[in-house]
Amino acid sequence: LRPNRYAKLPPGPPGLPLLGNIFQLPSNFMYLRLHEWSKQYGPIFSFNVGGQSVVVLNSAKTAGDVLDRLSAHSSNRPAWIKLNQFLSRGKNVVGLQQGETWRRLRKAIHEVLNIRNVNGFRSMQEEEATIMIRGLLAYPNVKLVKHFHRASASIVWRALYGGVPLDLNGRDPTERVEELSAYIFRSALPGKSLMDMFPPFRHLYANSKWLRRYLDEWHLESTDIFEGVYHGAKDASALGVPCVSNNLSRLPEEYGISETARAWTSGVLFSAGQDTTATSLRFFVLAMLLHPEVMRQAQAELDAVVGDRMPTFDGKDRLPYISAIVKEVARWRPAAPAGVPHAAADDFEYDGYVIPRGTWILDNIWSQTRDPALYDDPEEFRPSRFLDSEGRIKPGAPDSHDDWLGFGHGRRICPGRDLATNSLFIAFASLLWAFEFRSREGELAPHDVGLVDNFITVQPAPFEADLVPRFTDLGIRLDHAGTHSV
Ligand code: HEM
Repeated sequence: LRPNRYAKLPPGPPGLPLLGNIFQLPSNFMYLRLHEWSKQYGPIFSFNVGGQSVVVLNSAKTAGDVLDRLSAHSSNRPAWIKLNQFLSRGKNVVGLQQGETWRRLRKAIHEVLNIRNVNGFRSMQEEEATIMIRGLLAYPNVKLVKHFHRASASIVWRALYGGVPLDLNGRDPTERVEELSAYIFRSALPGKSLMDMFPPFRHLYANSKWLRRYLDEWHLESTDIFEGVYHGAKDASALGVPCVSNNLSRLPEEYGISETARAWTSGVLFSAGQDTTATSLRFFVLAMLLHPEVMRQAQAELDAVVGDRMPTFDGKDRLPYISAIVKEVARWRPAAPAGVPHAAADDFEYDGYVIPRGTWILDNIWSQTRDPALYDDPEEFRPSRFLDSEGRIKPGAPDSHDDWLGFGHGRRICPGRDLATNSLFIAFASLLWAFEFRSREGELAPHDVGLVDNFITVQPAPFEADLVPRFTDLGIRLDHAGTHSV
């Protein structure tokens, strides 16, 4: 980044010459330090990592101003040399710089995952919820995280590639993709990649096969997996809608987007979509263990609306409390608490500041979802905050994105958000309908469950709970919901 003598960045924590605030950034859970700083420096501040300026947006209002209303200036991604040049070699839609290729890929993704079209995936999501409940019933000794992993991976997988449900006990083709994506997530955060901070390292890596052997292997293995599944994608027309891979394959040749880049796009969508959805499922169970009164109220709503039949999307409008739980899980424990970094596309002004091109812009979702202007007692898990006096979902406050701040902002806003919120709605409704959640004897108390930092996502460490069937004939009732195997 060239020094910009006109830059006038918002004030923030003082740092060292040249190195800036690098030693003040913890190696894990960066969002907690950002939150502390936001209390001291207010709704917008900046810090510096080895010469790289980073602006942080801590309130729904500043995020709305900068990332939504000034989105033409704030929707780029950081240069991310390690991620873009060495690991993905320019084929990662999350890391692509704003430009024609990124726009075309986003459009092709949006055509499949837009709010109207994702309704075509609803019957598949209902089927996946039934498979999850059946699996929990049949295999109580398989870890909860594995059941959640299967369900979220299978939904995203089928929306991207078509095909049949993933098997709980079979070979899991998604596990390796996740291991590979954990590595790339790390390099997307400030201060985590040496070659991004110190240019001489780039030249060293570029010129030494030996130094970059892991990065090269990472790229080749990812490409191999992504191409394999992309070319094997089944037409999801059985679901009534094409899957994302089919739509990508229809992009006109003259766009110059190679087959490998198309395969990479689906692969990257998988890694962006699976982990986030599974994380929200884990936080949901924790919330239910911590707040049995919420679980009981939700079950009373389900009993009144769907009774002894498995919930479906048809009842969604009559299940506002379940919808409020989905919103509250996404607010209380956002799966990606510091968002995904944006970057300034050019020099621009905001509120008397001048933010130069290339500045990283962090969408501090954690602080925004604790913004007292929007949410009183923000640490409390209270789904009723989203309901009016008649028990209906209230319109969201200004700049709250209808109370979905967890999906980011502006032109980079999560393209999978409607698929994800539908997955969470039907999964939460089905789990609450089928089971009473109880802390397991000898397990950690729910408030003692630790956190795991996956660098973009932060999730609860694996924990166990007893899921006690609410109906003695649950298995038979599931049969009425369809004939699904685990
Ligand atoms: C609970 C589930 C999910 C959460 C909390 C979540 C959250 C986010 C967030 C915070 C961002 C960054 C937005 C920004 O830069 O402003 C993002 C981006 C993205 N998400 Fe999601 N996401 C979820 C599910 C999904 C799913 C299911 C998919 C795909 C099937 C997906 C695909 C993507 C992609 C491709 C991007 C990058 C967009 C771009 O750079 O243009 N996400 N997501």
